[in-house]
Amino acid sequence: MIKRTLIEIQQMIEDAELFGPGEQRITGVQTDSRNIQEGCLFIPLVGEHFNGHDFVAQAIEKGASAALWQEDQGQPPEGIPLVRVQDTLLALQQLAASYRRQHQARVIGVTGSNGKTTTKDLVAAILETTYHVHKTDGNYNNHIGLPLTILSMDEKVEMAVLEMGMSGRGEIELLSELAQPEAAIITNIGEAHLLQLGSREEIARAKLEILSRMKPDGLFVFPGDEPLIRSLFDQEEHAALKYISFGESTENDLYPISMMQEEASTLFMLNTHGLSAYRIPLLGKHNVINAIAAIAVCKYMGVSEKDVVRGLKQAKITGMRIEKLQKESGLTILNDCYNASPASMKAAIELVSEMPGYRHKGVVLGDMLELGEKENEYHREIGQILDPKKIDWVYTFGPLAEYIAEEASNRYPLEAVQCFASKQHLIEALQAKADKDTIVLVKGSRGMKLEEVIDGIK
Ligand SMILES: CC(=O)N[C@H]1[C@@H](OP(=O)(O)OP(=O)(O)OC[C@H]2O[C@@H](n3ccc(=O)[nH]c3=O)[C@H](O)[C@@H]2O)O[C@H](CO)[C@@H](O)[C@@H]1O[C@H](C)C(=O)N[C@@H](C)C(=O)N[C@H](CCC(=O)N[C@@H](CCC[C@@H](N)C(=O)O)C(=O)O)C(=O)O
Ligand SMILES: Nc1ncnc2c1ncn2[C@@H]1O[C@H](COP(=O)(O)OP(=O)(O)OP(=O)(O)O)[C@@H](O)[C@H]1O
Ligand SMILES: C[C@@H](N)C(=O)N[C@H](C)C(=O)O
Repeated sequence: MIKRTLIEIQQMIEDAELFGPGEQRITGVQTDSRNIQEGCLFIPLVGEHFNGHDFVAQAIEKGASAALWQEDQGQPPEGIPLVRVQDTLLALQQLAASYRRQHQARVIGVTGSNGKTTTKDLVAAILETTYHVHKTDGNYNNHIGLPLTILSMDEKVEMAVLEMGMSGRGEIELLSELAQPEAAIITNIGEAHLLQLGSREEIARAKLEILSRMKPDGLFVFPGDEPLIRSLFDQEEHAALKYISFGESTENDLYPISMMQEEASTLFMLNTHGLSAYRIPLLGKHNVINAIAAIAVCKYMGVSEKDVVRGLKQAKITGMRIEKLQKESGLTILNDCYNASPASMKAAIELVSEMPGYRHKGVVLGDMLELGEKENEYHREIGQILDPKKIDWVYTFGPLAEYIAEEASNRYPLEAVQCFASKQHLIEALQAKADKDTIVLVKGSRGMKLEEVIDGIK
């Protein structure tokens, strides 16, 4: 993490004024007074529910060495080493941008509608076989999370894998400006955040912003089966870039030539890497495609074939992404409830539909949020792909998911499709189905918090 004196911090932020001993040493930054590390710089942010400035004194009492203070926030507490700034969020971002430029790490940016976190974890796992790696913690991928991730990077880090999220135009450009990636991955163009972007084309344009502040002769790894990327990617503007396409079709530079689903992992081979067989501790064809993007970047970064195989095999993936759980009742749960949009919902349903070894299969599907005016249609489309020959019963949670149920009811027996508005009732219904021969997929948008249902099942 960042280690500087207070005067150095002041010099890294535009129009900042120092009040206190310039030689005061700072180790790391923190924006939450409830989680202070000794010697850190507390950065108070004005948020939706709290104003961080109300907690500056508390942060110092808990061990912070100094704090930033936003100039429009009245008088700061007396006797506290401070750097006064125009805007603390902007200051956080400027500090991160400056620290990144002073740092020798090579940066890989990962964006896309689905698979950012998973792909980030896979890239990091491969690179860790060879380099000192720093990566985004969980899903810290926005205008606050990414700068915090950069500032938590140790001086010795050689490779930084940074997840870049967005729900509006210009957001990825900002993150790319801060991160200045040498390599960039766009995982896919789905429908996530259609509400704010309005169309998949606009989503693609937003993701392509990652190229705007890249190293000019860096590497761009993109989904070759997505026509929007090929049509919107201006090769003249990025003439020095190297790029690799990946995906399922043989039109890509990299594609799988074989895939085998195992109990809790997937084995696959690639078209260009000889006889190497890769194993990922993940299920689903979509995760093989994510892994192929990760392989492309890591080979570019000089990781040997042997270490690519080893890194993938030992990857540790952030939870709630097709995470397989066993309950004491014997029930198997595919916990895919971190988030959901049509592309990820379809991928998960395809996976559980084809999963061997279970006599009974069910799905618990929650609302998919932020999809805009066609949200009902997108939920109906999910109901239309549910096949009673492959999935025995369908439970839904939330008002939008009722459209899934409505469509499924056209092909399912009456009692096989149920809508729930209460998590407790849903837990009870699932408990009644729980046995060792049953697997159930649980998936919904982050706002549905379906992990509360999973946690309620014995
Ligand atoms: C600012 C912040 O970090 N807030 C977090 C806080 O929220 P809460 O409502 O409790 O507080 P406020 O924001 O009002 O508080 C302001 C500050 O005051 C601090 N504070 C508060 C109380 C106190 O006693 N002491 C204090 O010091 C407080 O810490 C604030 O700094 O807590 C919530 C619960 O833990 C957090 O969820 C909330 O975090 C916000 C949402 C955030 O943006 N966090 C980032 C670090 C982050 O990266 N979060 C990711 C999710 C990112 C995400 O949604 N990505 C999108 C794509 C990008 C969309 C973009 N447009 C956007 O808006 O994000 C995606 O689809 O992936 C994560 O947590 O996973
Ligand atoms: N390439 C893909 N295509 C479709 N769905 C995918 C793909 N990769 C992952 N998913 C699914 O998308 C969901 C989110 O995965 P992950 O968290 O890795 O993506 P993310 O882009 O970080 O998501 P978010 O934007 O919500 O943070 C999971 O259900 C996962 O199974
Ligand atoms: C966390 C936010 N960026 C997000 O992914 N929203 C989803 C759609 C949700 O709120 O569930």
